[in-house]
Amino acid sequence: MIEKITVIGGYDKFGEKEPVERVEIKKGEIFGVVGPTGSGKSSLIGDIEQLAQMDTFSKRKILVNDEEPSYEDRTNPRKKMVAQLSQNMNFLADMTVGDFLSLHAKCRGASEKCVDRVIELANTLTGEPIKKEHDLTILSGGQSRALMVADVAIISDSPIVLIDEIENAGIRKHDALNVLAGHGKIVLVVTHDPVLALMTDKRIVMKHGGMQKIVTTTPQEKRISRELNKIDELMLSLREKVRRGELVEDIDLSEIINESQ
Ligand SMILES: Nc1ncnc2c1ncn2[C@@H]1O[C@H](COP(=O)(O)OP(=O)(O)OP(=O)(O)O)[C@@H](O)[C@H]1O
Repeated sequence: MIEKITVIGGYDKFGEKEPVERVEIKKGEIFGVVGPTGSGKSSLIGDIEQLAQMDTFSKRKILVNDEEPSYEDRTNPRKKMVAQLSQNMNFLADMTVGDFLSLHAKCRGASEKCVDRVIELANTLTGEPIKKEHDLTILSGGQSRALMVADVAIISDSPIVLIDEIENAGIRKHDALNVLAGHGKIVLVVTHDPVLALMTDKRIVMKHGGMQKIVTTTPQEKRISRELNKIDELMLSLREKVRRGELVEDIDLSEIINESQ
């Protein structure tokens, strides 16, 4: 059972020791990874994905429950501690959603009953309905991402989930993160999106390839995140209307606009 992971700091792009020497992330916690383009966000996520042991260019070391993971833990795909979701992931298999999920459940030793639960959960995360008999290859970006999140939450029991920018995916981001963290997972999300960044517990700020500082999300920020999420939900529903060819006339944005001025 993974209770926590620890990232022991290494060196930034200039070979300087990174300012943050140690980060602990516990089960059920959500951490953000923020910073400008090229600041090393994906590399940090990559170090965690590989459970690096001072063997990547950053020389970071990842501990699991305060211990170095064994070679077996790092290399055996059946032990898969880490699941990763990213923007440019897509399903390549030519099969239906239902067949894919039952196959995956079988591989993971999970019950067939999971299939309906995964589809049900995925449907709460996207406005475009996903059906068992849909072909995987016709799913939209939003549907694919929703299905991956639900699959990771229910079937893949990887205790560590790394998410690399899901912002443009057209899913309920707030709900997606809650779904993952709620299943007692350790979640790290790389994001430029304030809705996501402000709903995390803490965020690691990256600069020049190093972990610069850790910011703890304030209650005020969490409130702002919930409000931003309402705007996000509105955008999602408008997106659906536009998609269906409907007119978007019966909506009054003046309240939101006036409030924010
Ligand atoms: N600690 C480090 N030491 C040496 N090189 C590094 C380090 N961290 C990152 N880099 C290098 O810097 C470049 C940018 O890093 P990375 O892609 O992780 O940034 P990013 O913040 O994810 O960027 P983007 O927002 O564009 O995705 C990469 O080529 C990476 O190999």
